[in-house]
Amino acid sequence: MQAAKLSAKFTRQAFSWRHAYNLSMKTLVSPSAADVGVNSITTPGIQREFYNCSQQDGRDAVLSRENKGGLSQNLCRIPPFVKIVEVGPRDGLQNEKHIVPTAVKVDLIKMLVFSGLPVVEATSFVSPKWVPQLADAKDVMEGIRNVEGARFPVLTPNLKGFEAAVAAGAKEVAIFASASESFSKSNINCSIEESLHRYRQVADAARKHSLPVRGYVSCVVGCPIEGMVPASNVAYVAKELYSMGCSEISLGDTIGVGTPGTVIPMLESVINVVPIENLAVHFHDTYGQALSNILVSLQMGIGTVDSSVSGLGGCPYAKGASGNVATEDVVYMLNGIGAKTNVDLEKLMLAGDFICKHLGRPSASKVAIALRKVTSNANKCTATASKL
Ligand SMILES: CC(C)(COP(=O)([O-])OP(=O)([O-])OC[C@H]1O[C@@H](n2cnc3c(N)ncnc32)[C@H](O)[C@@H]1OP(=O)([O-])[O-])[C@@H](O)C(=O)NCCC(=O)NCCSC(=O)C[C@@](C)(O)CC(=O)[O-]
Repeated sequence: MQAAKLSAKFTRQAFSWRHAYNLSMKTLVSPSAADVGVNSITTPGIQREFYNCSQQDGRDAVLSRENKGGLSQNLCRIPPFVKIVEVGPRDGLQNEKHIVPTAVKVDLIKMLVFSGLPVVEATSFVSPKWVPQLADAKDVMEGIRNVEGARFPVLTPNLKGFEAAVAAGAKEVAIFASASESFSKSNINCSIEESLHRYRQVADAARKHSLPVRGYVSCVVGCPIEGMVPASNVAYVAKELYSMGCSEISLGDTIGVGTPGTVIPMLESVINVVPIENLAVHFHDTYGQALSNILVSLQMGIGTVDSSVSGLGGCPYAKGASGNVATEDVVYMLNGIGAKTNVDLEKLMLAGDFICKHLGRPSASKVAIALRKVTSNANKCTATASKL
């Protein structure tokens, strides 16, 4: 009798955990948005319906019918599909002290692709003396040669790197300039103008091979050496990269010091010289500002966001800078505001678990930590209940 009462109590408790779990996982994706591929874990949020609203730049956007005039106005410019560029295997790992085996990098990339990420920056063809962690770039490319379903850009700092990347099978490259003179010197050992000269050569070579080129501008709001970086410097470098043929320009807050107060004027300045559809944002989360900065960028109409699984990362030439914003956190927020990504959060979290286990440290993703707690509590209750 006593046992039966206890069993009923635990079953009720397990039910309420599961209930809480289900509630917290409740999807907000409306039937009209279901064709994006339903995520097995989604973000709690308001039920919304999607339709286009006309915008100055003519792009589609989402609008919440029932919240028209309120919340909807704030979401109106957010593109209905946000492309996530996963930079974990490159930006995330480049600063790791202990060399991560090539096989682990390759498995990580495969798991990231499996989660639905459309672009995974795979590695860098830089000097192994400068970045020893990525000295196995050629082997990583070999390991993912037959992987389909995503694009795999690689960083190339000069023609030597470009040629090595092409020989290794790269179909897309990225060049990386800086808006800060001092950072340019410490990161790639040359001035901004010298770097632009080198990158023009890379862009010309890429054009001959019909390969798309992504351009990075780092230190877009602050530099670890110079402090504040003027928005006009960022606009200048972004425009140069765009005019040499970069199809996408990613604006990097390398040390994660930006807030919407500095990011908005910087973006306004760049949008004046580069079309918004060619821009991406790349925020490190050193001061916990990345998600707010991403949200304001989306509200301005930017549709491409860089992030790193489990918030891995940091630049070897920007001491103290922490990792990129965690991809899990970005996906959770985008699910919450009804923007499509095609990324399955649960599969993404498995990739995060995999690399964190290998690195021997916990995830820096708040979402991954929270969701793992919820599932482990639910599992504990279910296990206890089933024993009774
Ligand atoms: C640019 C260089 C190469 C100049 O480095 P350097 O020493 O000035 O170059 P060098 O031309 O004098 O060559 C020196 C040696 O490097 C070799 N070398 C030269 N080029 C290559 C190459 N491509 N691949 C392999 N080896 C290369 C070259 O062959 C030579 O070898 P040695 O004769 O001494 O044996 C170097 O400074 C470098 O590799 N820097 C890369 C640093 C890096 O990867 N930093 C992290 C990138 S993250 C970032 O920039 C920010 C971003 C993108 O994530 C966005 C954000 O967060 O904001």
